[in-house]
Amino acid sequence: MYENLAIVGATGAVGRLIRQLLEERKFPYKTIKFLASKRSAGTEITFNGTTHTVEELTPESFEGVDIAIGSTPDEAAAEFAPWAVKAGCVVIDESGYWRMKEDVPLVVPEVNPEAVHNHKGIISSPNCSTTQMVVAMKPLHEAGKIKRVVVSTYQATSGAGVVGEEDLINGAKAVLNGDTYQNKAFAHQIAFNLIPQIGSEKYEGYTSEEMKMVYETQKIFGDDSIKVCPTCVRVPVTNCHSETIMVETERPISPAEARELFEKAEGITVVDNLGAGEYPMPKDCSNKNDVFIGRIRKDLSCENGLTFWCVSDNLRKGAATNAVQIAELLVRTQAAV
Ligand SMILES: NC(=O)C1=CN([C@@H]2O[C@H](COP(=O)(O)OP(=O)(O)OC[C@H]3O[C@@H](n4cnc5c(N)ncnc54)[C@H](OP(=O)(O)O)[C@@H]3O)[C@@H](O)[C@H]2O)C=CC1
Ligand SMILES: N[C@@H](CC(=O)OP(=O)(O)O)C(=O)O
Repeated sequence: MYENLAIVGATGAVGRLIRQLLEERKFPYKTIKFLASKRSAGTEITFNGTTHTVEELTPESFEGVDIAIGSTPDEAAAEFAPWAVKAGCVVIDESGYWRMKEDVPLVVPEVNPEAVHNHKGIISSPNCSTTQMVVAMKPLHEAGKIKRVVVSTYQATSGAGVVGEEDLINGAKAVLNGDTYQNKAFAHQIAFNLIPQIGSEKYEGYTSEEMKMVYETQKIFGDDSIKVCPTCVRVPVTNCHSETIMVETERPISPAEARELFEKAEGITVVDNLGAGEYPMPKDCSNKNDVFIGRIRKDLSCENGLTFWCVSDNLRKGAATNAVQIAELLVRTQAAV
C-alpha cells in the first residue's frame, strides 16, 4: 500500500508545487512528512489545513514511508534515495542524478507509463525541457516514426529554482534603477538579456542541459536511433519553457494531420491560429498542467519535416505534475492488482 508519503525538498520551487498538486488532485494518503536541509528544518508548512514542521533529511527519515517524492539538488538525491530504498520506500526523483542509471525507469506517464513497473525502488522524472518535448513527440512518433529532432529552447528563470526567479526580478529592478546586482543562479545578467548556456560544457560543444535532451529522449522512447540536436537558452521569462521543435519523420505528416494527432493526444492542448494572433505564450500557460502547441507548419527545408512551437510550465509538467502523475500511476496500478 502506498499511503505514507514523504516530500523531500518540500521548501523548494518544485517542492512547493508538489504540495499544491497533492492538495489539488486530492492525492490519497494516511501520513505525510516534509523534509529539507538543515536550513529549513523547523519551518512550518500548512498542508490540507494541517500545520506540519519541516524536518531535516536524515538516513532515518524514511522509516514507515511508502513513497518519497524528491526534488532536491543532484548531490542530495544521490545520498537520500538509497536510504529510502533500504527502508522499503519507492522514490520518485526529480533530480538529474538517477535518470540515466540502469534499473531506473525514466517516466512520462503520457509517453511510457509501462516503464513504471520496471523500477527497483527508484523512478526518475525527466529534465523539464525533455518532458514537454517528448509529450509533443509521442503522437507524431506513433504515426510516422521520428528519425530526427532539431530543438531550440527558451527556458524560464524558475528552471533554476527559487534563486533563478529572484535573479530575474531583482536583477531587472537593479538595471532599471541603475544599481548593481549580484546574481545567485546565473553566470550573466538575465534581465534584458539571453544566455545561450544552461548547465556546463559537456560534449562536443553541447551543454549538460542539451545532452540531457539527447540521452533522456532516447531512453524514454527506448530508441537510440532518434537523433536530437538541441540548443538551450535561458530567457528573461519567470515561468514556462518554450521550444521550437522541428521533427523529421519516416513518412510525411501534414500539418493538418499533426494538428489532429495533437488534438487527440493526452496532455496536449493546441492553440494555433496565426491569423488571429493565437499561439501558446508563457504568460498564458503558467500554472497549467498541459503541454501547449501552436504554429504547426511544414518544415520548408526538409522533405518529411514538420515544425511547431511548444510551451509548458516547467515547474508543473516539467517537474511537479509529472512526479505526482507517476505517484498516481503507482497507486492506480496497485489498486488494480
Ligand atoms: N525548477 C525546474 O524547472 C525543475 C527542477 N528539477 C529538479 O528538481 C530539483 C529541485 O529543483 P528546484 O525546486 O528548482 O530547486 P530549489 O533550489 O528551489 O529547491 C531545492 C530543495 O531541495 C532542498 N535541499 C537542498 N539541499 C538539500 C540537502 N542537502 N538535503 C535535503 N534537502 C536539500 C532545499 O531545502 P532548503 O530549503 O533547506 O534549502 C529545497 O527544498 C533539482 O534536482 C532540479 O534539477 C527538475 C525539473 C524541472
Ligand atoms: N536545468 C533546468 C531545470 C532543471 O532543474 O533541470 P534538471 O532537473 O535536469 O537539472 C533549467 O534550468 O531550466
